[in-house]
Amino acid sequence: MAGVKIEQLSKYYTIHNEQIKALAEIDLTIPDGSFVTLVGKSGCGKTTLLRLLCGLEQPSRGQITFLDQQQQVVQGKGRVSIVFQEPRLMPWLTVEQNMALPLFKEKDRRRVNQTVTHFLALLGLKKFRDAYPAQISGGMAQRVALGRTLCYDPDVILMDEPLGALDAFTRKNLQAELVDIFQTQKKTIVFVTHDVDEAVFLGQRVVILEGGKILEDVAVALSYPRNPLQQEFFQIREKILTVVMGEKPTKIGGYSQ
Ligand SMILES: Nc1ncnc2c1ncn2[C@@H]1O[C@H](COP(=O)(O)OP(=O)(O)OP(=O)(O)O)[C@@H](O)[C@H]1O
Repeated sequence: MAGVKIEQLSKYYTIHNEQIKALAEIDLTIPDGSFVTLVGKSGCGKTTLLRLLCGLEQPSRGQITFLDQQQQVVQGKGRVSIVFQEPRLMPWLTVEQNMALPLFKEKDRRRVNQTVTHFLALLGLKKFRDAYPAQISGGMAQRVALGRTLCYDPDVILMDEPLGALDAFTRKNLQAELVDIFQTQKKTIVFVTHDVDEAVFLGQRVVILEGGKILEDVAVALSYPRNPLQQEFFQIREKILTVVMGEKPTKIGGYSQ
């Protein structure tokens, strides 16, 4: 298990001699076993932050430290895994083989089989064990991608709009499954979404980014599973929308936000 401490993190890109500040001096602590969602307008730096967290990019400035449960620094990089918007499965491998990919170095094949079987059951994929990616639906494929990540058993799971390409019903089901997985697996999750409802449904905190900076860090003190029709849910959602849209607070449900 691990949490993440981000200090004064900046990432600059240069395009045609013009410097773009994708992230500017971000400070953020994500405790071990917590679920943080990141929202913000397109281009605000959400994906850049995930790419830095999983080491696909190097910071221009600042640092990222992984901390264990005792708040001690984890040497090197923590075990981090990322789930993208599209499942990125190997088309020539079955569902089972795709999920087992991160365990290719494991010599004990019985253990591999047990682990994969466990997550196939957890994600409702047992019947599709021997299917190829072309033979399953988009929602199932995204479950396989999540299963592959869970087989790797990372400390920190990063998710970059993993449900963005799915229809509304599949998306709702997978949101509920994610909450279950978070509660049972106790992973640290950082989840990027454009959907404020999804952010409030899932996250214990919703971090709002704008122009590479943190605009606000909103606590979602609601127990799981959450009901989007509940007044408190609605209030938090409206507060976030107000911050993202840069509008003055509106009167909602009879009282000001
Ligand atoms: N490899 C790159 N080279 C140059 N500029 C980049 C690169 N990656 C990102 N950027 C720039 O950094 C800024 C932040 O991009 P990023 O992809 O992190 O935004 P985002 O919030 O994830 O956007 P979206 O919601 O549209 O996916 C943007 O201005 C983008 O153009």
